[in-house]
Amino acid sequence: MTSADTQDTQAVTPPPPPPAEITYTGQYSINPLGEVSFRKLCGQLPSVLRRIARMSWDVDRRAVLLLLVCQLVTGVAAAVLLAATASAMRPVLGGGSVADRLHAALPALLVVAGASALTRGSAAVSTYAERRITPRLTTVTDTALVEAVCRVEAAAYAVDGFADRQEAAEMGVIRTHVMVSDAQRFMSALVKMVTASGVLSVLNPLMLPLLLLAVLPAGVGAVLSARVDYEIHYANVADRNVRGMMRWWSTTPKYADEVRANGMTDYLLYWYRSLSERVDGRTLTAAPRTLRIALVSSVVGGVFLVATWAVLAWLAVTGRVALALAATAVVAVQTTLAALSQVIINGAAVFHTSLYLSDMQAFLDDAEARAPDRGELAVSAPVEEIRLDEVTYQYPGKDKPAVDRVSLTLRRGEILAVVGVNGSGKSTLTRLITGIYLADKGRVTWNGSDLARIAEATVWSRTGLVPQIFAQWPLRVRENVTLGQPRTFDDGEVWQALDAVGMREAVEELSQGLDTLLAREVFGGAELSGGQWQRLACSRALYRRPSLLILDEPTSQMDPRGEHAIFEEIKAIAGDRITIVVTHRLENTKVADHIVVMDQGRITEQGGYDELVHAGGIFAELLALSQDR
Ligand SMILES: Nc1ncnc2c1ncn2[C@@H]1O[C@H](COP(=O)(O)OP(=O)(O)OP(=O)(O)O)[C@@H](O)[C@H]1O
Repeated sequence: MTSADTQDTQAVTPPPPPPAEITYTGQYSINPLGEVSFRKLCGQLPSVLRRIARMSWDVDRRAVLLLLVCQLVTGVAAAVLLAATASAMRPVLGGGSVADRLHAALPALLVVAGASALTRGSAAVSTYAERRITPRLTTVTDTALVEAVCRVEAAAYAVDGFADRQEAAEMGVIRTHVMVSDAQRFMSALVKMVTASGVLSVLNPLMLPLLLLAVLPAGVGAVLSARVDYEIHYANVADRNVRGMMRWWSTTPKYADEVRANGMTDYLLYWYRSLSERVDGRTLTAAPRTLRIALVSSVVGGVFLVATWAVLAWLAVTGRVALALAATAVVAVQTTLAALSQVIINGAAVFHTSLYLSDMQAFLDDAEARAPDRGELAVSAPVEEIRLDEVTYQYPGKDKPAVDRVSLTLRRGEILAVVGVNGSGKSTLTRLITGIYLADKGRVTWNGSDLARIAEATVWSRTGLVPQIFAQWPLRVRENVTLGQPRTFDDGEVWQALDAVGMREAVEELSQGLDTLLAREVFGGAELSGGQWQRLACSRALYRRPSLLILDEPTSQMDPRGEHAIFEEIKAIAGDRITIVVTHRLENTKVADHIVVMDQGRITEQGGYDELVHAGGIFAELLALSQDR
């Protein structure tokens, strides 16, 4: 190819498409902060603090009590400090020699030193107590989030915005790292501020309102900035969610071959960069807004602060306040000012946290509402019959059902094969039979009991499923077979399950046999081939000895030996259970007692293999196509 050819090719090649822009619709397009007033936001602080206290209380009561004692000590020490400063100032600024004046002030100065030491000591103990609470609080919230997601009805995953709200809730977990220390700093600054301002108003009632005016603009500014930050965060949630997923897909060794051999690296990096720039772009739009807020609040606050100092100077110069009191007032103003700033900074941080906590709580509540609530019935063993009566299921957002008025009876000892073109509803049907999804209309019964009324755990303890896309668990071989639910104390049954899929030799060759960690990314971990992973997925379904065994394309990656072994095993153990095989390899349906053919969610043909081969329907057509090479 000449360079001209290359240029030609480049000239006609379209540029890569940028990442899709995701826009929310419906209830999730509304920023919960959009309509909230500043006063209402400040009014939320007490309830947020109560919530943080409650969460901390559940984690470590003694540490919370310790924190409370420290707040009390901080308050008392601040009051003592100021009172002692005032009584030290009188002799220091009075008459006599320096030595005499210092001598007279010594007792008060010792109290000042003691109160300062107490303040420092209580700050150190507060930090200790906070560090006892925070890690456990983070673990508890993080685990609660993971558990909530694991426990929802699987159908929730298909609900629009579910994953994005989960992403938003993750931010709540991240904020738990700083939540207690922010709240603790806020409380201790508040206590200091109240005591110092109390002392100040005793010295001169005019000082306090002026001081408040000096700091209030900074408070308003901090809360408004937090609000802008959240607005940006809210606008970026969907993009950050997609970027997080894409990051994993681009960097996981699982897809490294596909990415490299198809020359996708540049595109993926371009994509990742574009999305990051879009997120940054939104974040940058906040910068001028927060700058304006900071400038205005600083200017207004500064003017009031100058006025405060001017009033103090005027009071001292005109003799309205004694010099010693004026000097104490300087210390009190400084203390109050520092405490007020801390109250505002940490108050804004607590408020900021509250936004993410609300997202987290809303998600946890939503997830709880989406957890199965099916009743207390248990499935009786053995499972003799599973029946589907006019079962219909439609995914959220889809305009037609994936499974449409399907009726079917499955009996113990039978093997059912389900075939049909892509998207005809086969996998959805298996989800309905196992109760992973509940039917929108019609009903699925196990031994006569409606799945909608049976406790799901009792159903799933009798189920073994090899899904089309199965997990390659980064666990040891043994756990990959038992899934952490060993049946016996020895490995006999594990080996039996591995033998059934012809995996004994491959496992024995691994450096640590059943103890080998199947995660190449981890030091000492091993990797299996695609077909070996699929054999392992089959072995774990067999290990469970389920009443209902479902194999969805179980041999798609296997060599003929593996495939033969699996189908021999299926036939051998079929007598004790109901077996369902979903497959596109129509030859494999010969093992089945009954075959159903699905098309657009409906069963369009059914019968035995020989019957369907000659029926002139979809089955015969698909079989003919599979043999036409
Ligand atoms: N999680 C989901 N959310 C929304 N729609 C889904 C979901 N899973 C499947 N569908 C839709 O439901 C229909 C049936 O899908 P299903 O996976 O049951 O088909 P299938 O017969 O198993 O297909 P295949 O042979 O390709 O595995 C399809 O239109 C598909 O797009």
